[in-house]
Amino acid sequence: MFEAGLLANRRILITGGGSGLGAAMAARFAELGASLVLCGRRAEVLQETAEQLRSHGSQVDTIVCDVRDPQAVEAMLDEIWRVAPLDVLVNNAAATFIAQTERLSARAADAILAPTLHGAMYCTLGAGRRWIDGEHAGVVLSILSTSTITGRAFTVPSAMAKSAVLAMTKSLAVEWGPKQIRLVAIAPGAFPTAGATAQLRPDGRSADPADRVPLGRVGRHDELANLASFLISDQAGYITGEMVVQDGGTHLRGSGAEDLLRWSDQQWSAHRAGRAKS
Ligand SMILES: CCC/C=C/C(=O)SCCNC(=O)CCNC(=O)[C@H](O)C(C)(C)COP(=O)([O-])OP(=O)([O-])OC[C@H]1O[C@@H](n2cnc3c(N)ncnc32)[C@H](O)[C@@H]1OP(=O)([O-])[O-]
Ligand SMILES: NC(=O)C1=CN([C@@H]2O[C@H](COP(=O)(O)OP(=O)(O)OC[C@H]3O[C@@H](n4cnc5c(N)ncnc54)[C@H](OP(=O)(O)O)[C@@H]3O)[C@@H](O)[C@H]2O)C=CC1
Repeated sequence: MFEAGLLANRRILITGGGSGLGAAMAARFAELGASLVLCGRRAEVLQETAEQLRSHGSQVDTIVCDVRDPQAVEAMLDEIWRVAPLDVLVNNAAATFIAQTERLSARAADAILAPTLHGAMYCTLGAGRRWIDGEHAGVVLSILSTSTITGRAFTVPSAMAKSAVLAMTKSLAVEWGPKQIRLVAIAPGAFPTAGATAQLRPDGRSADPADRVPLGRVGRHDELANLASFLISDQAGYITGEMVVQDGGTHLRGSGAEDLLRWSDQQWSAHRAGRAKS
C-alpha cells in the first residue's frame, strides 16, 4: 500500500513498543525502513519483540523506561540523542481498568493518569525541547481513544488522560508548528490485544463486535499500523493537530460502556475482588 522506504532514515521511539499495538506499529515501521527504539518497563517483553524484528533485518534498540518517572524519561532521551536525534515519537504506553468511579482511591486514579497523561507529556516535552534546540523537525503521534469524543463511563481516569493528551496535541500543533514539529493522533476503537482484553473485557462482558461495532468486526492491527505509518510520514506533512478515528463507526452509536450500566454492585465487587486475587 505504501512505497518501499516510506520511513527510511526515520528514527522512531515507540513507548510501550514491546506489546500489542505498539509492537504492531514497530513491525510495520520497520518494514517501511525505519530504525526503532522501543521502551517499556519489562525488559524481557521488549527483548522478545526486538529479536523478532531484528530477525527480519531491522535496526531496533530497546530501553527499559517507566514513563511515569520524568528523570527516567530524560535519561532515555539523552541515551537516544547520544546516538542520533529522533524523528518521531509515538506516545503509545498507557494503562486502564474498568471500575466504579466513586470507589477509585487517589492511588488508583493516579495509576492511570501517571503513565497515560504524565508519561505522554514528559516524553513529548523532552523530545520537543531537543528538536527545538537542535532545529530538527519532528512528529509526535499519540494513540488516544474515542473516549476523547464521547467520554466513557467506568474508565474515567483513562478518558480524562486521553482527552488531556488530545488537548496537548492541538495546542502544541500551533505552538510548535513554526518549529516544523507536527502532532497527530489516532483514536482506535476495539483492536483486541492481551493488555486491553485483560483490563477491559473480564469474563461475562460481551466481546462480540456485532453487539457494538456498526461495521460488525474489530480492527486489525495492520490497519492501525498502516494509518500510523501514513500519519508520521511526509505524505501527511500538511496534517497537524488532528486526531483520526479508526473504530468501524462505534463511537457514533455510543461510548461502548453502556453494557456496564447494567452491572450490579455485587458484580462490581466480584470483579474488584477477582483483580485483588490475580
Ligand atoms: C478506555 C479505552 C481506551 C484505553 C484502552 C487501553 O488503555 S488498553 C491498554 C491496557 N493496558 C494496560 O493497562 C497495561 C498497563 N497496566 C498496568 O500497568 C496495570 O495493570 C495498572 C497500573 C493499570 C494497575 O496495576 P495494579 O493492578 O498492579 O495496581 P497497583 O497495585 O499499581 O495499584 C494501584 C491502585 O489501583 C487500584 N486498582 C487496580 N486495579 C483496580 C480495579 N480493577 N478496580 C479498582 N481499583 C483498582 C489498586 O487497588 C491500587 O489502589 P489502592 O488499593 O492502593 O488504593
Ligand atoms: N487495544 C485497544 O483496543 C485500544 C488501545 N488503545 C490504546 O492503544 C495503546 C496500546 O494499547 P494495547 O496495545 O492495547 O495494550 P498493551 O497493554 O499491550 O500496551 C501498553 C504498553 O504500554 C507499556 N506501559 C504501560 N505502562 C508503562 C509505563 N509506566 N512506562 C512505560 N511503558 C508502559 C506496557 O509495557 P510494560 O507493561 O512492560 O511497561 C505495554 O507495552 C494504549 O495507549 C491504549 O490506551 C486505545 C483504544 C483501544
